[in-house]
Amino acid sequence: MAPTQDKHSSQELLQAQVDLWHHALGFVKSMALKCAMELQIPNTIQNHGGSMSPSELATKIGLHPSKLPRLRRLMRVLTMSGIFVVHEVALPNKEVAYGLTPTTRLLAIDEVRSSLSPFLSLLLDSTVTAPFFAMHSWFLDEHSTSLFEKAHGLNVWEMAGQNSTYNQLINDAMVSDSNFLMDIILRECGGVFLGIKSLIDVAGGHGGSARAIAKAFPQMKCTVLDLPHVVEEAPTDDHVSFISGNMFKHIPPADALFLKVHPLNFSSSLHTHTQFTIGCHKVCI
Ligand SMILES: C[S@@+](CC[C@H](N)C(=O)[O-])C[C@H]1O[C@@H](n2cnc3c(N)ncnc32)[C@H](O)[C@@H]1O
Repeated sequence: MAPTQDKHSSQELLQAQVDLWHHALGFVKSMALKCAMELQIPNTIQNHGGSMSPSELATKIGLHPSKLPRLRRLMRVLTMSGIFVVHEVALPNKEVAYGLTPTTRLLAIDEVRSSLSPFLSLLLDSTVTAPFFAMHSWFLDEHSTSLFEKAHGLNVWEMAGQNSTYNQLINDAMVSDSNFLMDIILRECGGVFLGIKSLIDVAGGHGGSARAIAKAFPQMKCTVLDLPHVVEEAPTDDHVSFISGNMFKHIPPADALFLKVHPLNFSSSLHTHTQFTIGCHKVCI
């Protein structure tokens, strides 16, 4: 027989209620992070030497003094989640000081490493978050493909093709992710590129990855293949060439294909994979 509510102590029931609240309010963490990025908090703390009191921060980001208690609450959410850290320094007015963590350093603009904030801006954009409000109806609709398409009536790439602001948001996000990851990939397993004379970065966006490979291997001919609306907006580059096309229809011949994708972005349908595999077989000569 299933256990009844009576079998649980009051303590257990109250803990269960807290767990439900934590779960239901989980979105506050991601929205607090979005807000901190939009208020430029990571950059502001970094430019101030890596540590700032709430009132210094409020002044620097242009908040009205009445918002100071709310700023403290925002920062409490973010310090509890490990996004920022609190330095218990004895400032004259007994204020704490906020500092960056390895996580927030990835969001601040750095001379050495590129910031991941364009990628986070895409993840936290309403085009990505809003479809989750209708997840139940996606489950109930046996014909719907992706959650994104169910909500917007278009897939991600069709939407980027129709909306230039969204196109820019995606392309900037991908470049920031590639700049970050390629640094690590080339350091950890750059050897896999040795001896390759020509490479196509398939669905390579604005060429963040191809640029990094071309810089590390200047003898290699690096080409990016992507959809026309992406290639049209790509910045020109002396070391990387761009071709517009559909990877499911034709991929030009090359020694190697490079494909870096995100699980969010491509449909996992068998049709998609089959089409791409056929394309690859035609290229690998
Ligand atoms: C997740 S992004 C990855 C971009 C790049 N590889 C990177 O990691 O920075 C996926 C890319 O696939 C491109 N794409 C989608 N469908 C495509 C197709 N049928 N042919 C060529 N490119 C396509 C999109 O325009 C987008 O630039």
